[in-house]
Amino acid sequence: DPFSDTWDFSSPVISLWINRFYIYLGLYSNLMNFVQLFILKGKKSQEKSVPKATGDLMTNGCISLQNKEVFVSGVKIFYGSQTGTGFATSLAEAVTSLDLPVAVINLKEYDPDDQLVEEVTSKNVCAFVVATYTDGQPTESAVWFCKWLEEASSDFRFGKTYLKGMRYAVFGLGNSVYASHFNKVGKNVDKWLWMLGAHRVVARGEGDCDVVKSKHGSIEADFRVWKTKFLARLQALQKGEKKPCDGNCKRGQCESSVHACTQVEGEEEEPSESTSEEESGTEDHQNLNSVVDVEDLGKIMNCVKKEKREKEEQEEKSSLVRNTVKNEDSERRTMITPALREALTKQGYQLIGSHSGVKLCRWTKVFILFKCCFCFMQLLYGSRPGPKAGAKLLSHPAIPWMLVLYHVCGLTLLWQLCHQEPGFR
Ligand SMILES: Cc1cc2nc3c(=O)[nH]c(=O)nc-3n(C[C@H](O)[C@H](O)[C@H](O)COP(=O)(O)O)c2cc1C
Repeated sequence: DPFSDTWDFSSPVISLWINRFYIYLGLYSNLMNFVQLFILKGKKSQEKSVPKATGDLMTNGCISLQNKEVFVSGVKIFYGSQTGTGFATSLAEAVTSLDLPVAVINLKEYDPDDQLVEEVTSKNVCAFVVATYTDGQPTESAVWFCKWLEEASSDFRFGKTYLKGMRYAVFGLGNSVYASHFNKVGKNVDKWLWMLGAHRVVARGEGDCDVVKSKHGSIEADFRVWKTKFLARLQALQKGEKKPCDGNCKRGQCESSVHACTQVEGEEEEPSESTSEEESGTEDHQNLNSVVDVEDLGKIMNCVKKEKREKEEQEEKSSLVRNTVKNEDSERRTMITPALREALTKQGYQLIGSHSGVKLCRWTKVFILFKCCFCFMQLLYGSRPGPKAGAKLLSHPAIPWMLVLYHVCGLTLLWQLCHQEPGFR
């Protein structure tokens, strides 16, 4: 029989049966790989979706409210402080009294590169409580956040609408004794967020440690006043009110704050508190992309020009100090800024020149892993096992060890992917 040589089914079947233990072992290990993978992925996505899930239930924690539109799903309080979380915690307690979920986040543990853009759609309100230190620098914990924000705000790739939809408020901690750098970090964070298109829901608060000059007598009093305004605004936002101003205010009063690129709490007239917060009504400069009242164009342009002038002045100063001889290379606009370079390298990208980065996609890695598994199985069991080859190969004493080694390698790779590969999270 010409087929008996090549298609003797009994022999491979018997050898498979004899070596069934290894087959079970292989299948079991692969099954475990899958189970581990899905458990880990499930855990991660659950962690990420917690704020969203609570967001659906929030207002008073009742499921029946799910159909009701939620205007504020929660408040995130970010702090960059050296001496503690006092103000942030106090704000959190006050927000909790409004039945809103609140998260207090140390800026040290926050990566704006990955996470900030989530706030565009999250319906959260983000409050920033940031201190200023020597020469107008942020605390060590907020250095990366500020650096990232500064670069992003002037990076053409992010654009003026990168954070459009995000709602924020800033309270700066400082001391007016340091006149030239008073509350500089708060001012900058406020400005950079605004430049990226985020909506300021309430005017920036300036806490002043100098009891003589402090507007309300102490930094604590400054904070209390700002907190009250913030909470009032939050309540209005919760109700879905976009513009607390009833429309009877003088035209121009509202607008002045609406379009302000930086606005400090005390700058508005007392009765126009509503107007100060009007910008939450949300027509900031980002609306340049939509419909802009021609009357407002002048103000917007002034603001943009002011920003540009300030930046140019800053750049001029720093370049004078650094070097008088201009380096041609530094003048060239690099696509990968230092902050971006750091972030991309952290994420495992291989950078090419000053313009690109490449990374093996996680699915390719998983595919390679399973392809290896498939090839190995083919090698072991044969895709069309001949009468003797399969049995001979399978009965080799090294086979069980190879199998164990293979699965250990597979599991190690999987573990690496899940724990060390940032993109896999
Ligand atoms: C060494 C030092 C330098 C400071 N430099 C500034 C400054 O340049 N501008 C400013 O507004 N405040 C400055 N401050 C005041 C702090 O911002 C202020 O004390 C603030 O409350 C600190 O907040 P924290 O204790 O939460 O970190 C400085 C304080 C210290 C101790």
